[in-house]
Amino acid sequence: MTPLYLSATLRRLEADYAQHEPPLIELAGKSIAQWLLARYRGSRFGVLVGPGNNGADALACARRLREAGQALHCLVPLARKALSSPDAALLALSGLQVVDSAGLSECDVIVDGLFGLGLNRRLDTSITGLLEAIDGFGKPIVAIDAPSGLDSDRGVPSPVALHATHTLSMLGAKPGYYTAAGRDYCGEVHLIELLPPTAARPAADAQLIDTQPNAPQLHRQHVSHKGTYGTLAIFGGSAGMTGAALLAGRMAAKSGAGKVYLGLLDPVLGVDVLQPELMLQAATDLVKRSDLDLAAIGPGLGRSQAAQALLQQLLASDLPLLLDADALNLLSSAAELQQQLRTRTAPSIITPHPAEAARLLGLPTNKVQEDRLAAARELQARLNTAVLLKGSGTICADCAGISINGSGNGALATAGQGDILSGLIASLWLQGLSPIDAARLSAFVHGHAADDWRMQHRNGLGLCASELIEPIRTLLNR
Ligand SMILES: NC(=O)C1=CN([C@@H]2O[C@H](COP(=O)(O)OP(=O)(O)OC[C@H]3O[C@@H](n4cnc5c(N)ncnc54)[C@H](OP(=O)(O)O)[C@@H]3O)[C@@H](O)[C@H]2O)[C@@H](O)CC1
Ligand SMILES: [K+]
Repeated sequence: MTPLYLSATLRRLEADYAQHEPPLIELAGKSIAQWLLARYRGSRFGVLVGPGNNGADALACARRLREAGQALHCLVPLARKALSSPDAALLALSGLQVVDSAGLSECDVIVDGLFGLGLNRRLDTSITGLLEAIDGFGKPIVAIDAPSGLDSDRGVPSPVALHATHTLSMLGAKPGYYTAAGRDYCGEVHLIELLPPTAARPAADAQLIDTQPNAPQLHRQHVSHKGTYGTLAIFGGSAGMTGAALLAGRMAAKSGAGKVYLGLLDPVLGVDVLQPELMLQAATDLVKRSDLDLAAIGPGLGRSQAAQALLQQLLASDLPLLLDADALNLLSSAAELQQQLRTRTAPSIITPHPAEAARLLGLPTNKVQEDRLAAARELQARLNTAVLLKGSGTICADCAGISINGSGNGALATAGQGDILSGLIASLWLQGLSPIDAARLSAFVHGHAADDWRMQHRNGLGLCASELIEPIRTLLNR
């Protein structure tokens, strides 16, 4: 796990070290220059210098690059408010200050020090045009602290941002690198600490799940039997959507759930011939069983009256409950179901994608995507439940805090992925993880399996959810 900090928190940290010697900006400039020299020594560097301290980092770096004998051009598109004398002397060197972007297009590497944490409003067209032109050069772009134009708290461009090849993060990693559009803009992220590891730091605002979380509960003892690992009921599978329930059930069986029942709303199948371990029943029969340990409702559920009645029954039960897909859509259209969820005593988790989250919050989907952390936090508080908000940079939230999943890629944007994720979370929760730990581990291994697959499939086309079930099992058993 890597701590993530919002800009307001980093500002407090900066203020605490305002008197640090050498100044943090000098340390930043030195570290950035060292990083650039290690990778691009001998290149012509085009340095974009912004009006604030992101620009100050860029100038401190430019001085170091020049001292190291590197060819250099600077572009200063907005007046700098404060210019230290060494910076002024640097910019006064003949040929250094390039007035338009044409000079920059001749450079081999663009160093982006235009805006970092201090971006505080939408960019106007003079700047958006410049950023688009620079993106169009097709040169490597190394962003200082954040690709200019990207909101580093939320991961949204405002309204455009540079597409960096590398982002060098100063002081601490930011949530916006890893969620919403952040992954598409930041390229490879490198953390430059600036402060010694022993330096006092504020509490993190979120955590990045960048390694597979430990789950000692999943290690099997000799003295155990299938009952030790719980009985799971997955409800869904309306007419035409049996496959969703099968995917969830197969994933649950292949990730260690003791016994898995599928409660189908349209019981067209008596057996899953490819996964005969699953026990298929009519949903109305399964919900009456008294030996269930945990229920998941949603995969292929539909929004019929029968589905609604089933949801109501499960919400009223004392079973731990995972709600996904149409269970969430039913929930969003009935205040009394929301009240039932809020006041349950048994634990629950909801796993919406952004459109489902938006329906639950009564917002357009783009508003959820504009601040995914806030949306997850709001859902958690309003509905008194753990939350996994899907999408690029899946967010896991419970009352103890927020984490962002660092694995996964666009190949996961296919039907059925949500169903296997539901089956996986339910299965790991059933086996003793807390709901939020089950969500974190599930999101990570699901994304990791897709990342492994992507190494062999460059464009990421055609990944079917069912193909990930076995690789996920392998990752869980590593
Ligand atoms: N302080 C330290 O110790 C350390 C600082 N560090 C570095 O400092 C960076 C933060 O510096 P920062 O706070 O000066 O913000 P920055 O990103 O340069 O931008 C502010 C400027 O941009 C302007 N501006 C904003 N939006 C705009 C828009 N849409 N269109 C046009 N202009 C706009 C804004 O204008 P204003 O709102 O004042 O009119 C202001 O002039 C941080 O990311 C890291 O790189 C680290 O190395 C650690 C040590
Ligand atoms: K920048």
